[in-house]
Parts: sequence; structure tokens; C-alpha cells
Amino acid sequence: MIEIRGVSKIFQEEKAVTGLSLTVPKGAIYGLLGSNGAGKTTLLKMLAGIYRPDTGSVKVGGQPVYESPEVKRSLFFMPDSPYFFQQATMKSMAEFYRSIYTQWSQKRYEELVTVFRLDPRRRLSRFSKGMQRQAAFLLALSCKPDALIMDEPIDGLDPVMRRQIKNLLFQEVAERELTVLISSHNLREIEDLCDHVGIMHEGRMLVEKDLDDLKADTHKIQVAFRDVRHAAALESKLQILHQEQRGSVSLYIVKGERERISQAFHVYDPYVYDLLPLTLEEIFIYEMGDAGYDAQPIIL
Ligand SMILES: Nc1ncnc2c1ncn2[C@@H]1O[C@H](COP(=O)(O)OP(=O)(O)OP(=O)(O)O)[C@@H](O)[C@H]1O
Repeated sequence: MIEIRGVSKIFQEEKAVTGLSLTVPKGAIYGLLGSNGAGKTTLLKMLAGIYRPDTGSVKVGGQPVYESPEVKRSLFFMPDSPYFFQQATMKSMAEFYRSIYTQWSQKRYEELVTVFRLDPRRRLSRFSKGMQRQAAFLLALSCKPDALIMDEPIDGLDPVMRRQIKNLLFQEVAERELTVLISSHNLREIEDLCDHVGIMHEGRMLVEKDLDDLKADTHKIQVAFRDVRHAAALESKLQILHQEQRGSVSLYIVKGERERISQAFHVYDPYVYDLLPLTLEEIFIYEMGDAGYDAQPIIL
């Protein structure tokens, strides 16, 4: 559905995105993670047809986005702060979107107005930040796009609304194979929502995987050896993302196949060996550390 191939974007001297490729299959929910300034918003704006890529191609349904108004009408882009016209109400924004999106569903709009309990005649500028977010979702879903592209969409929503919106997204994906691309720093949200994840850093894609595969590929291991000198030998055999000592127990974050890792450790006959589940937040921090983007101590 979404195919980005070798895309680059430079602003003045600033390389925002460099030779990046990404694929999102139809009906998938893809989470785009990355450090601040990694190029996520720039990538989303190229995908939405707002920026023209300097090199490479951005296609949706096989058609290039930037050149095609028709393809743009099949997408809905939600920027990190919702944009509405001055003086606009939800009703007037609905009229605007209805005139642009041929797939607009008035029935869906009315259903959603009832669910969200927002007054369609009230000025959007008088809504709270969270209510504006809700209004943006409501309008986006009423447009019935084939792909929904969202930059930091969860910010400012209360937990009940988050669950509500998550359920609505799942429903759209299950019923009509909506394709979703979300950029977020909220890893817990991404973990709950997404089936594919990409991690960006300095304009490039560091890792791109199925979330289950990503978790299956990175492991947290607690181990204690009878002879501590064994630890050094392991470094040449395994891709260790992180290691720390907690008394006599060592904690390792290791990339690779579970069985192979277990075999490598068991050569040294550890008296403790536990494989523990890893959260997406841990994977993110260790992957970024591996790319040289470590959390430095900031207490001065
Ligand atoms: N319009 C612009 N003009 C000049 N430089 C820009 C512009 N937009 C983005 N950049 C630069 O491109 C790089 C990537 O920015 P971008 O906003 O895409 O990152 P991001 O991953 O969305 O960051 P964050 O997570 O902090 O929101 C940054 O170095 C930024 O300064």
C-alpha cells in the first residue's frame, strides 16, 4: 500500500532524511519511532504529499503521491498539532472535508459526533487541546481515507479517549483494511497499537520489523557465572547491545536467535540463566545506544 524507496530530503544544508525506504502493507498499523530530529515529521510530510522528495519515490497504491491530487484524497494526514481554519466549528470543517473527500461518510460523522459528545456548532478554537485532538480524529475517520498518517496523535488525550480511539482504529483496520502510519514517542501506545515498527535516527532507518519479530530478536538475560572471566569471551560471540552488573548477576541485552544465545551462555555453565521479556521502550533505548545515541547522565 505505502511504498517509500530511497527517499532523501535536504533543507538548506540540513539532511533531514537520507536514502530511506519503508513499506506498509494494506491494513497494517505501522509505528514510526525515533530520536528527536530523526526526520519522522519530514518523512510523514513527504508521504502526505506536502513535501516533494529530493530523491527517491513515495507511492501509495502504486501511484506517486506528490504529483497526484487523487492519491492525496485517499490519504488523511494529522499533523502534531491539529489544524483548523480560523473561526471554524466542527460542522464547518466537516463541510470543508466533505467537499474534498469523495469517500466522506456523513453517517459515520454523525455516529462519531454522538460517541465523542463534542458540540459541532462550537468554535474549535474554544475546545481544549484534547477535545481538538478528538475533533481531528472524528473528522479524519469520517473522511474514510485508505491511509491515515498521524504525527504524535495521542498527546493530550485522556486514557478513556485513548482507548476509544484505539478501538475505532482497530475497527477501521479490521472492517475495511485501513492502513495506518503513526509517528510517536509514546512507546507503550505504539506497542499496543502497531504490528510493524520502524526506528529512525539521523534521517535513516535503523531497524524495521514486525513488532513480534523485533521482540523475538532482542533478549534480556540475567546470568551469573561461577567464573566472571567468561563474560569477556562472550563479547566476541554475541551481539551485545547492553551489559550491566548487579552484584554477582549480570544483565545482558543481546540481539540474535534465542537458541544460539542460550547455547553461547551455557558453554560457561552459569548457575543463573533467565531469559526475561523485553518492552519496546527497552528495545528502543538499546537500539539507539547501539547507534551511538546513548542516554548520558544529565545530573551536573
Ligand atoms: N522546514 C524546515 N526547514 C529546515 N530544517 C528543517 C525543516 N523541517 C525539519 N528540518 C530539520 O530536519 C531535521 C528533521 O526534523 P523532523 O521535524 O523531521 O524530525 P522529527 O523526527 O519529527 O523530530 P521530533 O521527534 O523532535 O519531532 C531536523 O534537523 C530539523 O531541524
